[in-house]
Amino acid sequence: MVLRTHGLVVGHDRSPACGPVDVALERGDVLSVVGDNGAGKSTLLRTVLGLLEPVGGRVEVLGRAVDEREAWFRAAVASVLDTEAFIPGVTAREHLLLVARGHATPGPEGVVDDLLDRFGILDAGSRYPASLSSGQRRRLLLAAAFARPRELMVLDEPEQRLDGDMRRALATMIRDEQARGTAVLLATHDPVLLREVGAPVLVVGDRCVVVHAQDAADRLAGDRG
Ligand SMILES: Nc1ncnc2c1ncn2[C@@H]1O[C@H](COP(=O)(O)OP(=O)(O)OP(=O)(O)O)[C@@H](O)[C@H]1O
Repeated sequence: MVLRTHGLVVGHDRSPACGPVDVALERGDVLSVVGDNGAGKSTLLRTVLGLLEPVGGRVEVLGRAVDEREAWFRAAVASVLDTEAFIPGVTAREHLLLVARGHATPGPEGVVDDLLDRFGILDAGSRYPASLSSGQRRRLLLAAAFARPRELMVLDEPEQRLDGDMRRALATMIRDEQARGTAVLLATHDPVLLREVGAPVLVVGDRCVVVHAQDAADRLAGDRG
């Protein structure tokens, strides 16, 4: 089992935002997470990543208690949250190479060039992140998560600032992750991403329930329209 939560209640300052949630992801399982603004999606993902203490219950990754300071956890878990952290004075390509080499990714040069291409930022490779558009920086941040080994991928609203084509390409990449055996936890507001990923959807709110991707996508599309 890659990710398991047991009666997990998440929140801030011991005040619950959502839960209890019981999640069980095996290799190749994807679970999308939706909910209104403030429902607790990011709080849930941050708790799974060990960045927040659970208010109740517990989280296990690969059968062990989560500790984001430990090497095994860092080696197994790739995440993209809403924070950007780029090393100053390092180009986009160098940033990806540092990530790949830091995680001992085999053939780092080829992996990085392929990722720059797949994320449509080949031309941006020689530029500094600060000089890129916000969407290009988002693509770079996502590419970094794919530049390293991973057994669990945690993505918090990865669609932010991406155009339609890139969102669809990202859905394909998530399905490819599934095929290669990565477990993926994906919080999103995007009905297209939900539909194209096609995974079960955990709706967080007063009560947490799992629904079909199509139903969740229809509901999100309805909210927008
Ligand atoms: N740093 C924080 N300190 C205290 N409370 C917080 C903090 N961050 C978020 N919250 C609260 O926790 C609850 C859940 O917030 P969270 O960010 O997890 O929601 P979300 O579902 O990700 O929302 P959104 O769709 O807007 O991104 C909200 O009531 C929010 O106000």
